[in-house]
Amino acid sequence: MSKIIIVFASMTGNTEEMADAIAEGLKEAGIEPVVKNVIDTNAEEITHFDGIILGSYTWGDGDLADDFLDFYDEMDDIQLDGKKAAVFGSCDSSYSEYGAAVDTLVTKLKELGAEVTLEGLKIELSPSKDDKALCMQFGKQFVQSLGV
Ligand SMILES: Cc1cc2nc3c(=O)[nH]c(=O)nc-3n(C[C@H](O)[C@H](O)[C@H](O)COP(=O)(O)O)c2cc1C
Repeated sequence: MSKIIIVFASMTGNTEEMADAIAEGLKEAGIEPVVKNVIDTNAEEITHFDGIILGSYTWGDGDLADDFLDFYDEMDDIQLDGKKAAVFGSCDSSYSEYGAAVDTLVTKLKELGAEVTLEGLKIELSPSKDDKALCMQFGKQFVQSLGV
């Protein structure tokens, strides 16, 4: 069975709620993911999984979450050829750089050789019931993209 890890950063809980809903979707599709706050893992750990899902809110002026910075730097020392990946994050459309952290992580994963199988999922602030359903769907689609 494929192994999937979700790594997220969340300051006020919105991205964490997305991570939980995506994990629900994965479970409904038959895969029990490992879910970790980015401060509790490191980039090397994700190389042990077939599917990698990263989540970050956007901070500053289109920046990655502060908690993600060390992990992001560590990513320079790994390669992800043959891995499938996806990215999500809570965002705020009152900022000009809407959800730029999601785009930053998509770019990085591709540079490292991963196949990013879904468009980055950006949700406005706290996920609504409908947004959580979208997150669950995102999880299910990711499992399908793994071909399991
Ligand atoms: C100082 C500050 C800067 C922010 N900058 C951006 C930004 O550039 N782009 C964006 O989409 N959201 C931005 N946000 C909004 C956060 O991404 C948003 O509040 C998100 O829901 C936080 O997610 P979390 O609950 O997982 O921490 C910013 C928020 C704060 C407080």
